[in-house]
Formats: sequence, structure tokens, C-alpha cells
Amino acid sequence: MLPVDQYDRAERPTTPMSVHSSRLPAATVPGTAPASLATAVSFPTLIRPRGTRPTHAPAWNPQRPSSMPHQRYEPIHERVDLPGIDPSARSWPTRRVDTAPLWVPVDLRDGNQALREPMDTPRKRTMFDLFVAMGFKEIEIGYPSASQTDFDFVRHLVEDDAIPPDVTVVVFTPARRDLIERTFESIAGIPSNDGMPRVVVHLYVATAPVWRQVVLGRDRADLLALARDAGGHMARLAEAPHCPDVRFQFSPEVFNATEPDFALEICNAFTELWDACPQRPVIHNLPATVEISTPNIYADQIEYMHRNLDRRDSVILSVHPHNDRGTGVACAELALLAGAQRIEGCLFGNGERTGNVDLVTLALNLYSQGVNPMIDFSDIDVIRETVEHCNRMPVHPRHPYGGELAYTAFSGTHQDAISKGLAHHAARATELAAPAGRAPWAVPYLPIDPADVGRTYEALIRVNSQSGKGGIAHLLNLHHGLQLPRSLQVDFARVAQQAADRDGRELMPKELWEMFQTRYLAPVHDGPVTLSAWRTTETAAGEHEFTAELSISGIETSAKATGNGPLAALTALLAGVGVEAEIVAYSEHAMERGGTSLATAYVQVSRNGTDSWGAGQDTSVLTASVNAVIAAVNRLPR
Ligand SMILES: CC(=O)SCCNC(=O)CCNC(=O)[C@H](O)C(C)(C)COP(=O)(O)OP(=O)(O)OC[C@H]1O[C@@H](n2cnc3c(N)ncnc32)[C@H](O)[C@@H]1OP(=O)(O)O
Ligand SMILES: CC(C)C(=O)C(=O)O
Ligand SMILES: [Mg+2]
Repeated sequence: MLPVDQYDRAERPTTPMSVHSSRLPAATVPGTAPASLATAVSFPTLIRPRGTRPTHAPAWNPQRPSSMPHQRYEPIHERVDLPGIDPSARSWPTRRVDTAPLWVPVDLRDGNQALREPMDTPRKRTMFDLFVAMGFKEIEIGYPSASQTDFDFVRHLVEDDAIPPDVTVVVFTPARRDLIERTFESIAGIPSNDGMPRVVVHLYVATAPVWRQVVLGRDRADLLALARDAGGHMARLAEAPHCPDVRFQFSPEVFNATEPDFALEICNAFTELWDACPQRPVIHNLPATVEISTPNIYADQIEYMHRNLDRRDSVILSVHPHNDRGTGVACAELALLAGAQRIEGCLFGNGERTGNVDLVTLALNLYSQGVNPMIDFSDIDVIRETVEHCNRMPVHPRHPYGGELAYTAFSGTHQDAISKGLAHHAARATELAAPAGRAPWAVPYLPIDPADVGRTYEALIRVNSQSGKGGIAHLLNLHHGLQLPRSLQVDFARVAQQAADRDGRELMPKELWEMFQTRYLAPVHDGPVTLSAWRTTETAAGEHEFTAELSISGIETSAKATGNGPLAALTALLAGVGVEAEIVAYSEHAMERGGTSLATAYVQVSRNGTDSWGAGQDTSVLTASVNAVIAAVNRLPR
């Protein structure tokens, strides 16, 4: 940081915000900033380092500096000495990920320690069983020295024989002898599997300068000595006769803010102390405990460790990103490119502050690239509901892949593209003679097929004032089997949009159907023209006669006319009683397969340059069509 006298005092917002006396929420005072923001900012003269970080935007960018004291925060390059990292040696930018890493959920420890109400044993057990069912093979089960609840849960799993033979559990401990001993007590009785240990004891100690100085009060040498003492104690306890066979893990907490050479030194010390070998590798887990940089910096830090760690073939290089900058997923993905082999995170990103990296997003990001995630996400809603139950916290509706709205489009052009894309997908599957669920996926706006994660297509398209004809027609088709002609889609969308605009809310499929019924089907009985009885006869080839008892504006009459088809005969009949109308568009379709199904007919009629649509439904196509004509005629202006 620069001394205060080197800061200039010239930086002011060019247009100071006015201060509102009202404490009403902003929404009640149109065009104003929230009252809390306005009253909190008093706009003193601000300070900034002279000649350092640019604050004025180019001429094309009208933004002006805010009054917030950004100068208080140091960039990573000033906070951490990164001299050992040679940018020209980085290989991660050109690498690709084509296999899944070893995923390790830490919800039962890191996620749990961040909950308002930590999980009890039944909730923890539900989550543990979910992990097993999803196919996780390494699971952190707790911090047994933290509380009796944590200790008891580990004992519960052991005594209930709940840990499958191919699953390894991880227990977490700080570098304190009494707590390490308690941790070892908790794991008594977990057998190995064919000589492979099924328990990892995970030691952590913070290594970053601020933590060393402020929290632990130790310099580098002191901290190394503390770590060695703890690691040595663990190694001795592991050799005790009744101790289960274990492996070791070390996390230099706040690795991302630690001098790389010190992180390397301390990790290498554990590799040696625990005598790591390929048959019994050590896990070095490099956390971004609090995110402080862009993901490329984290990737450089990981690649540095990957290249320089001793006995690299005896080390599993693990990462543990948090999400303070919202880039936990990006950090984990770049870390994989940089040499990471194992990722710790939580389902849907629960965890301290803004959370741990989200394993659902990471795994399904890989899946969307054609890589097998090695974890089963085929029922994402059950996974989400279980996590919500255990954490007593909701998952955001827009959460990638698993949120309630993750596959839903409200906006018209997206709906149109999805609807066309689904139709194209179905056609392509038929062409390839493949089931739709196996055919290659290329539907606009949907990175994966929602059906792959157990979602139906029903919630893909939802209608509000942002929606267009395509989406509205899609819903009427999906829920009511209607196949509206394009021009009718346009006609109906106008009405639906007006309703959505007026009410400012979503229109449900049932409401759309009711609007459709009222507007296009019901006028057959509700208008100036009603038919009480009618019949058609084919009087000669290409000649049809239409006979009807009808009422015109309440006056009963009967009439007869001919035409080259039944509908032409009907319009001739109507013209004969003074109701002129020309049919300009017609279509019909069966609603279901089979002889007993309903047919729907759509008819557009025109009079004096004005058009209107009507629809009819009946088991007889002819009756449906006649009804559609009458409905359309009744909708013409009188
Ligand atoms: C990034 C992470 O997620 S780390 C995991 C964090 N998880 C948790 O903290 C949840 C469980 N923790 C706990 O239940 C408690 O903190 C306990 C049981 C571990 C310790 O409790 P207490 O003895 O009461 O200590 P307290 O929590 O007040 O303070 C932590 C102490 O541990 C020290 N400490 C912090 N990290 C470590 C570490 N990795 N190894 C050794 N000591 C450590 C601190 O310097 C402090 O020491 P001091 O009391 O001499 O100043
Ligand atoms: C792995 C441990 C120490 C952790 O949770 C963190 O650093 O965030
Ligand atoms: Mg953590």
C-alpha cells in the first residue's frame, strides 16, 4: 500500500447522487436509487494512488468513478509474491480435459460447518447415502474432533457398517495433537479393502502470510515445525496396532494467498515425512480458501505445484476452490488443465460464505462436452431435494443444471428456437433410427438434454409478456394437442400477450387453453349465427348440398345451398341469408391416433378486408369444420 500522502484527492463522482430523505424502498420512488444506498453515501473527497491504477474511462465510455474506496484492496500481484511462477512455462491454456477427476464431496464437513443448523446424524446419513448412490468413491465425512455430533456420525457409519467396500472416507483435523488423537479414535474399526486403506486422515494448517501473522502468530520456520510435529504424530498413531490402515492428506489452507515456494516446501515436507509412494500416495489439496484472483492466476499456481512437487507419481494433486469471486467453477476447471487430479466441493455449492465449488456444475459441464462425469446425475431433482432437505437451504431456481428454471425459457425468440430445435431433434433421431434420448444433441439454448437429468420437456417453455407466438403455440400443443396454423398463432399471441402484460404475470397452460376456447371455439354457440340442425349431401361428383335450420340474430330460418364442397356449400348458404364470408384458410388434424379421437379444425374467414379465425372440435372432421366456420363468422365485426 502507498503511504497516504502519495494519494491524490481529486477523484469525485462527476454527478453526485442526490440524498433522499425518504426511507421508502426504491421501488416505491420511481427513478431513484435505494434510500439506504443514497443515505449511506456522503461523498467525501476520495483518495487514490497517484499515477497508478487508471480510473478514467476512454471518451466512448461515459462511466465515472464511483465513490467507493476501492484503493483499500490490493491486487493479488501485490499481495502474494509469485516470483517462482514462470509465465512462459505454462501449458494449461492449450490443454483439454477429457476425463473426470476424482470428485470428493465435502458437504458433510466444509458444507456442514457453514450451515445455520449443522446436520444431525439422520440428515448426514441421508446425504452420505445420496453420495454413495450417485457413485462418489471418496467422501469427506466430518471433522470428528469438532463436536460430539461429528464424532458420533463417524462412529455411526462404522458401527452401522454403512461404508461400502469401494468407498474411502476422509476425516479432517487441525494440527493439534489432542484433536488429531480424537480423530484417530473416531475411525477405529474401518477395515481395508484388499490391502487398500479406506480412510484418509486430512490435516490442515493455514500457510498464507496474513494467517501466519494474525491467526497463528508463527513465521515460516515455526509453522513448518508445527506442521512436522502434527504430521509426525499422525504417522505414529497410524502405526499403532489397532489403528486401521490409513492414507494421509495435507491442505495448506489459503494456498492461493501463500508464497508458492513456501507451499511447495511444506507439501514436500509431508511427502517425505509420510513416505509417499505410488502404492500409497499422499493427497496434497491446494485450497483457494478465500478466492482472491482471477482463475488464470490460480491455474498458474496449480501448474507450478504440479511441475515442482517432489515424488509427483506419489502425490494426488487436489484442489478445493471456494467461490468468493463467483469463479470457483472456473478456478477448478483451469486447475484441471493445470494438472489437478482431484476436486473437493459441495453439491450445489454450499459452503462457507459464498460456498465451495459446485460439483454438480463441474461434473455436468464435463458431461456437456461429451466426457463421462463418472457420477450419476440422472435424477437431478431428487439430488436437489435431498440436498435442500439436509442443508435446510433452497437451491437457487437458476442454479446451473439443477435449478427449477435451469431449462426454462420465457422469452419469445428462445422459445421459438427451442420449439424448432426439439422438432428438428426428433426428426434427426428418426433419420438416424436412434431413440431420441440417444441421438446427438444440438437444440438451441439448451446445453444438455433436460431428459438426461430426469427433467421433462413440460417446463421448458413458460409464457409471460416476454413470450411470442412460438412459445404459446408450443404450450397449446404440448398440453392440449393443438397444432395452430401460423397465422392463427400470430392472432392468438397478440391476445395472450395483452393479458400477460395487463396482469404482469405468467400465464399457465390451462389459462391459455381457456382463452383459446373462449376466443375461437365458444363463438360457435355465441354469436349472430347458430345452426340448430344441418346435413350435407353429395348430390353429384364435386357437388355438395348444405341444408340447415338456423337462427340469424335471433330470427329462425331454414336454407339450402350447393357448392363444390360442404364448406363451400355452407358459405353459399350463409350468403343466401345475408351473412357474407369467404374462407381464406383452413386446416384440421386429429387430436389422437385411432378412430374415436377428436378432430380440431381451424378456419379463417374474410369479409370486406377483415379476417377472423374460428376453431371447432368434434369426433367428426366435418362437424369440427362446420363449427369452425360458424365460430369464425360469428367473430367478424357485425
Ligand atoms: C478453511 C476451513 O474450513 S478450516 C475448518 C474450519 N472448521 C471449523 O472451524 C469447525 C470446527 N471447529 C471447531 O469446532 C473448533 O474451532 C475446534 C474444536 C477445532 C477448536 O476449538 P477451540 O479450541 O475452542 O479454538 P477456537 O476455535 O477458538 O480457535 C482456533 C484456535 O486454533 C488455532 N488453529 C487454527 N487453525 C489451526 C490448525 N490448522 N491447526 C492448529 N491450530 C489451528 C488458532 O490459531 C486458534 O488458536 P489459539 O486459541 O491459540 O489462538
Ligand atoms: C481444505 C480446507 C482447509 C478448507 O476447507 C479450505 O481451505 O477452504
Ligand atoms: Mg473449505
